[in-house]
Amino acid sequence: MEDNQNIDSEFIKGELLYTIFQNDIEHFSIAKVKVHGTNLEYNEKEVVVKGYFSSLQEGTVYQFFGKLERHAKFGIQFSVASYHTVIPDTKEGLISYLSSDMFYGIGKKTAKKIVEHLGETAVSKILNNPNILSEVPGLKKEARETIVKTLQENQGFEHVVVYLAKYNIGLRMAQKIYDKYKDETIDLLQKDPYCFVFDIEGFGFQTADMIAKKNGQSLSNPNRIGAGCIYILQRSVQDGHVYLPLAQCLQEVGVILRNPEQAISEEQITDVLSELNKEKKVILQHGNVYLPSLYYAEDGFASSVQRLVSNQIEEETTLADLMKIIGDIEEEEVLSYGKEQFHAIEQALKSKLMILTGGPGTGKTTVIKGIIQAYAKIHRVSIDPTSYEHRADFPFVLAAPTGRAAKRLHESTGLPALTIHRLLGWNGSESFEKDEHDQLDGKFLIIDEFSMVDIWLANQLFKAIPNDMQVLIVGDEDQLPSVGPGQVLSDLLENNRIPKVSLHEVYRQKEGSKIIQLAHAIKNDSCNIDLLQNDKDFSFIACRENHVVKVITQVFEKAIQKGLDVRDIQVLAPMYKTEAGITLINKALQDLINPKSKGKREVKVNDIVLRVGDKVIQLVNQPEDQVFNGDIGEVVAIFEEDENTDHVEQLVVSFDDREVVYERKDYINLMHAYCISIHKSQGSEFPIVILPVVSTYHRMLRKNLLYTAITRGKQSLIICGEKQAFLHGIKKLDTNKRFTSLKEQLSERLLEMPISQNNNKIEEEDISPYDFM
Ligand SMILES: Nc1ncnc2c1ncn2[C@@H]1O[C@H](COP(=O)(O)OP(=O)(O)OP(=O)(O)O)[C@@H](O)[C@H]1O
Repeated sequence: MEDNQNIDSEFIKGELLYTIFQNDIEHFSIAKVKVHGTNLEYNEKEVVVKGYFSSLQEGTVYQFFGKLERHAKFGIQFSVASYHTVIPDTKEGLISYLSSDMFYGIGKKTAKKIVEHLGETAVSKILNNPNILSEVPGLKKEARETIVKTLQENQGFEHVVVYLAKYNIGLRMAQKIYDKYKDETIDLLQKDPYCFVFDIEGFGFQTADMIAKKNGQSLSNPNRIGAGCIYILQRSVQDGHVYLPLAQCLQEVGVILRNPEQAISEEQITDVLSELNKEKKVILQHGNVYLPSLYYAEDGFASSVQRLVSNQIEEETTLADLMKIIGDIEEEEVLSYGKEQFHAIEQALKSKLMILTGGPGTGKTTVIKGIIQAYAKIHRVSIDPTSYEHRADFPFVLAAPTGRAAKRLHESTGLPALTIHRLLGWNGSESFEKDEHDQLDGKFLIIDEFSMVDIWLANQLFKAIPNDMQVLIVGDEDQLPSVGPGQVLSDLLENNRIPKVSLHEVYRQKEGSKIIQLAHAIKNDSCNIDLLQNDKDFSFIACRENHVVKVITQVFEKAIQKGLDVRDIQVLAPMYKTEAGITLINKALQDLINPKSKGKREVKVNDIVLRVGDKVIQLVNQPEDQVFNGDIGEVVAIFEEDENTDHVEQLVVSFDDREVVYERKDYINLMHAYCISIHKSQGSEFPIVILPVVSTYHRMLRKNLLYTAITRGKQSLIICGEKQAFLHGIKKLDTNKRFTSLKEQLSERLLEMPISQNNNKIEEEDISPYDFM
């Protein structure tokens, strides 16, 4: 059995002494093993093994396959790729195995009886035919069931792990697969590996294809064609598409199915797509092919928008009253709203759903505050959340897609603001607490940074909005689109029945901001080399790619000399690799700002070293700890195994308002954040931004990317690199059109609605609020 156990034949065989760490959800464990034998040059009596295990029993002998690794702090460990229990091959050994703690209620006597009757190959005989146990005289039904169940649970998984390892499928994926198919795994893998592509997230088409080929399956098998279609659709989601046009889908599927033996025709693919459509595994609609989750998300979102806008606002305030109210607010705030701003406030109060857009410094926040104050005056409600007995009674609900954007919204309005995920009570799985059955509390919902919201989240959010809630969407359509599929904000803006107000007049520019001037020049395609002259909040340091890292470190050195807080400076770059990429910039800045020093703890995670004092960014959502993709924090402590009651190594990161404890397997969710990607900076702002722009980035340089980057800077912006690369980049539009059908869905559904007359048309041209005071 051992020969074909694993493509990697390095093994350690030994008895499990005790488990050091165990994560029951992920099945990740670290354990101490007494070595019985190995084919490695390893002479110690014991070894620490780590990996993903279904269940490990103390006292049981296992054969672990994998490799020895040297851990910076813990020394040598064996990283397990696959394993199986060593079934003793002597009668005595087998008897003690069957009477071990693993088999609850089976004593030595019973075990002896089984072995005497079934012989040394008892285990495989039972696994092949569980009924064989009834041949053992005097064996009770419960005992028979215990033995079969225990063997199936342990051996079953191990058997699957060993089998999958032959195809280079690791323990973690094996666990996912086994959770889904249990003992049918191997049978299914042999008969139809393509079903894994449908059922198991992350199981690639190429892997299924490789397995099928090894098993000599036909390449024109409809399941293969189906899996190819699903794979191509899943891949298109990564480019932001909601669907693929049929012709494009056929062409791309044709390419991946291509093989030298047999041509797959478009007709064959079309036939399979129609079958998949019947089974609702894809949706074919108007010549477009969708994955069902995306089709229903788009459909659901469009229907929620229709539901919301078709409900009227109960009592409308007259324009005269509104002007009076806004005039009062202007007096209280000592400011005078511009015409567009006034119009935005008026329109938002009159609309069930309105979109407010505008570049930086045009007063979006000022308008949001104005809307809240005016709403409170009209409805005679307090804007002090503490004056409400129940939190649910507070009429204003503020949310944003990221933690940082929500924090900014809270800081600028003084009102509570949450991430959309938190607002909806997301628990980390696919379900949200808030939905159409249990909708949100409140009367007025404001969602900022809406350009970052993808169609899945938009659908979840909108189904949870009750009919009597007013909604204000705020965003800047010139920024990067959402990371996830769809382009919800720009599709909404295309609909002329949804009221929208766009702010153009820049207020912050009046305070002399070159950043704002630059942002608007990029927006209006009027940026030229003259605008790149240094100013009090802007400088362009010309340098070549190979000098970028040096220039950036020099800027930091200067900042440190001047006593500035380096945490206020954020480097943003578009790419990880390359000489001026995020990885090397981070490395240089870590060496400068937080170098290795005696007494300062550190851990090695793949190619990087995380050290106490490092600025780090979270790379995935970790809702159980309320820490989300893009959150930035600082490593504040590293604990060794024996320094905490959990007996595991831990790393603690302090985020704005909480400390999160990471265990080793989660360290990969962190990365240095001295320099982060522009994509990850969406929704955040920083006092000082350094932006390297060189021609080697050319593949990435686009107008919306550079616009997003420079608008992250609040006080100062330093661009370093090549002026021509920058000027060239801002002229390049994002030509990767996303395939979405929201626009069409909305125009069909809102056909009965009147065209919104007020989109940026100010009716009462010359009336000012003062006329009514
Ligand atoms: N009507 C106005 N009169 C005077 N100052 C204004 C007016 N509107 C906005 N401002 C000022 O202009 C600056 C930018 O406004 P605000 O922060 O509301 O813009 P924003 O669009 O939210 O900007 P950003 O997107 O960059 O955060 C603020 O200092 C604000 O006080």
